[in-house]
Amino acid sequence: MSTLTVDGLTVAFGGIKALDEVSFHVEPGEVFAIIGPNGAGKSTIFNAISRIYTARAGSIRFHGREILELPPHEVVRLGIARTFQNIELFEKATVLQNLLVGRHSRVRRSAWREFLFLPGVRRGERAARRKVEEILDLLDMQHLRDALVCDLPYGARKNVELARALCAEPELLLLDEPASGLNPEETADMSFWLKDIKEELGVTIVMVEHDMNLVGRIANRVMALAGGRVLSVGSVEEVQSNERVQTAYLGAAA
Ligand SMILES: Nc1ncnc2c1ncn2[C@@H]1O[C@H](COP(=O)(O)OP(=O)(O)OP(=O)(O)O)[C@@H](O)[C@H]1O
Repeated sequence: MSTLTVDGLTVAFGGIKALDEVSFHVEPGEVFAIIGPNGAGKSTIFNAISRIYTARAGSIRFHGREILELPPHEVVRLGIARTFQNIELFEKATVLQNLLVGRHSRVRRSAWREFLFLPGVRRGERAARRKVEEILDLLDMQHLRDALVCDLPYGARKNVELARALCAEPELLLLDEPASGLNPEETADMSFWLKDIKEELGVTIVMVEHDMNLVGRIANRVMALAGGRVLSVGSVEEVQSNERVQTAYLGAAA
């Protein structure tokens, strides 16, 4: 069964359709990239999956389960985590504190159990710490653990956001422009982290990305969108050589 199945997804703002009957599927363990000119509807797909935007029609199934019926926090608990185009972190908190928040977003909590600090709560705290340490090691971030996020350069903050999403132990990770604002060296590092996340943690990745270098390095399949519609789905080469895709990009550049 596919990890994610999007079928006939339509999202509209007033009379304007940001997504118009978009359908695609993402298979377990793949990196699926979504590309397209500005305003194509890429982030709207993520916002519909995260239940920030309401779909006018269609369905989004995660392992066959309809998620359009769920509130946003339930989507995270199912195992879907995301990063944002504009980094969203607690700026005045340390890296470690931000990662622990990411971890807690996944866990179902009971105020009474926590107040009484029952054994299950203690076990949960230990597991949270272990997971956070594992992610700090994986992304080579141990030296940043006590740094305040507001003191970090942009590239490091992007890594913290990625790490925070991973602390929720997602099965599916939605990355909104992981390479935007990064220099070529940082982009190369990002492609290595993403490969590790896929191969070592077995996380399935859907990423919106403009940097075709990064897409070419790590994506198994690519979907091109324009004007809220799917133009092409296939390998990087297939999509790049598709005439409709080329016309859409030329039109956007004109
Ligand atoms: N909250 C909103 N209210 C009104 N219109 C919106 C809203 N969010 C998105 N849109 C519109 O939906 C369309 C798709 O926007 P979206 O942000 O998904 O595009 P995108 O492909 O992610 O673009 P970019 O590459 O510039 O981030 C655009 O026309 C945008 O103006």
